[in-house]
Amino acid sequence: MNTRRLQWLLFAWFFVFPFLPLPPYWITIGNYIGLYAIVALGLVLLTGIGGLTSFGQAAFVGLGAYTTAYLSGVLGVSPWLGLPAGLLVSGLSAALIGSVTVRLSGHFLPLATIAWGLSLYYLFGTLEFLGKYDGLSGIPPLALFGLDLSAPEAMYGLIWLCLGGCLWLVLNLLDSRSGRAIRALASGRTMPEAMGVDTAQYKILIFVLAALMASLSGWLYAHLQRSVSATPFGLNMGIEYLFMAVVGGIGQVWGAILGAAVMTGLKSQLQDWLPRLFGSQGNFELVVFGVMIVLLLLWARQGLWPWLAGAWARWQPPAPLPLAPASAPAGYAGLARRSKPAPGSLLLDVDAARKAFGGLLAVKDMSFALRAGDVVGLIGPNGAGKSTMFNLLSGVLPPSGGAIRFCGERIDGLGARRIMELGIGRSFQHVHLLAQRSVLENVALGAHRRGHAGPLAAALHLERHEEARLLHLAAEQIRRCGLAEHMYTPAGSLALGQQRIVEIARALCSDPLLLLLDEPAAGLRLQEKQALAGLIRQLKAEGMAVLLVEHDMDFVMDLTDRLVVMEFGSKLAEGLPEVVRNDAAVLAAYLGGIE
Ligand SMILES: Nc1ncnc2c1ncn2[C@@H]1O[C@H](COP(=O)(O)OP(=O)(O)OP(=O)(O)O)[C@@H](O)[C@H]1O
Repeated sequence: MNTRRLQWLLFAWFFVFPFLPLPPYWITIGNYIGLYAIVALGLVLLTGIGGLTSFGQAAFVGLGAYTTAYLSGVLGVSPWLGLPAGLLVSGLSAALIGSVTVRLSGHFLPLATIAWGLSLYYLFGTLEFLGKYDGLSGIPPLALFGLDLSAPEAMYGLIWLCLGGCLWLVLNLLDSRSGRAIRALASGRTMPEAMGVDTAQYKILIFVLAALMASLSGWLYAHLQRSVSATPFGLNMGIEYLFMAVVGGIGQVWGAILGAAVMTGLKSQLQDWLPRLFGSQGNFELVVFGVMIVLLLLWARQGLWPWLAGAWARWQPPAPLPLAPASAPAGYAGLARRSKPAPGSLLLDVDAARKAFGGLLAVKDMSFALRAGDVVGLIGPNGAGKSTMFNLLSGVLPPSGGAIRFCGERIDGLGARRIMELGIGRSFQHVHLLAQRSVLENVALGAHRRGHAGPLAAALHLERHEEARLLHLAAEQIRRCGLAEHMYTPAGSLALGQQRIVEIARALCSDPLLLLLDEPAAGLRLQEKQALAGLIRQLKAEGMAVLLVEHDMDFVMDLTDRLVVMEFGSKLAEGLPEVVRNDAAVLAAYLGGIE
């Protein structure tokens, strides 16, 4: 059976639970597992997949809980209105906090989440109308079409339905154009921006989505407990939510349930047993959790879900997700393509470009040009400034001076996304791929700007036609680059040379006019180099221009129309490969030392 179907089948079993002759305590535990799993799921998306660590999620649970508690408990409004109101309050707060917080990177981001988590906690405990630290009570139970949902069994059904809905939305979202962009966030800014992904926008999106899920959990919690106070929304709980996501498997959607179940079950058992063992009351379970997390981080950093999934995969290997359509889907021909420039027309004009890093001039008044169909090699010794030149052309770095024009338009100072949109595709010297994802998904990321469906359409599975077209396009580029047999292989398990080819296929998905290849032949075997040279010749014949940095001189001399040689940031020579090869200055500075 398909792994995804099996997962849903197992999930459906949770709905049988309340009908079994179990003690009511089990239903209570089941309710809390469901509530926590909803928050942990948001953290899987935000922290595990998007790479943004948050300790402050409990505060958004509090926003959802307090909003509905105040509206329904104090103002007497319908509890069902408390849900959209809570989502609105949490969503707006998350958009506001997120727009400031997600700009931070490294350890500053988790520190900031601790800061606003604490602030909101103290706010709940200080505000008079929220009952200060005593909180609010008298929250009415939920009722649906006259059906009273106050019984724990009824709330269980609602909580797990909500969890199922969130899982469905998140899984759909992740299997889409937006999902690929979200997965790319964890690799830093450079690669996703070069693929046309607006990283700031997607970071705020997952921040808001995680807050909305936390808020939903808060709404359910308030109507289950019928009273709220600040304590369950403090930093302690924020850390526990993160533990749950880590224990389940931080990047694993289904791991959220596993983590919440293990932590909740363990906590209730430890709270029972440890005081008996030590003969006194206290929060001993937190000490055990602390030790457990350290051991987990030492020995099973990926959490429990991958371990379970691995065991299952040994029994039945999972079918790859997503799959490329077998034939061109309807409307595929309509995927926008650029109009091609006339052969030989001027594409790229670099005029006295420079880049200074403090006192170091890494690129010093470099000038050269590329025409449609040109294959030009940018060569030079280590540290000559070639990668910096690439970064200026692709918008990763802003130039300190000079002018760069592409198709007649000034592009110096434009961001990587805009430059990519104009038709410059690139690969990286140090491969930037999503190692755990299939080659198909990695390559499809390059087609990000050729799709338009937003995250809502993706979460609701309404963009399947566009998605099929993007995947078909990616599959075509993979076949074109000779990697068809690796279409569904995780990119990280390919040889380094093949990973470089995956990057080229990804760049081709954006339908570029100019391709910047940074050391594409490094790590390739002879046959693979010949295949790559064949591909570049084919691209040239199609009118694409290629600028490549490469240290393999046989490869470069065979393939290029012209060479530009850099040394200490400046242009040392430019001309036909056979002329440059014999240039005395080039021989002295570079080629003399190359085998
Ligand atoms: N972000 C940066 N900050 C400071 N200095 C930098 C930065 N990036 C590059 N440099 C410096 O600029 C110079 C040119 O580096 P660059 O990586 O462009 O050379 P390269 O020709 O690509 O070398 P290689 O062939 O080894 O990749 C080097 O002295 C390098 O240390």
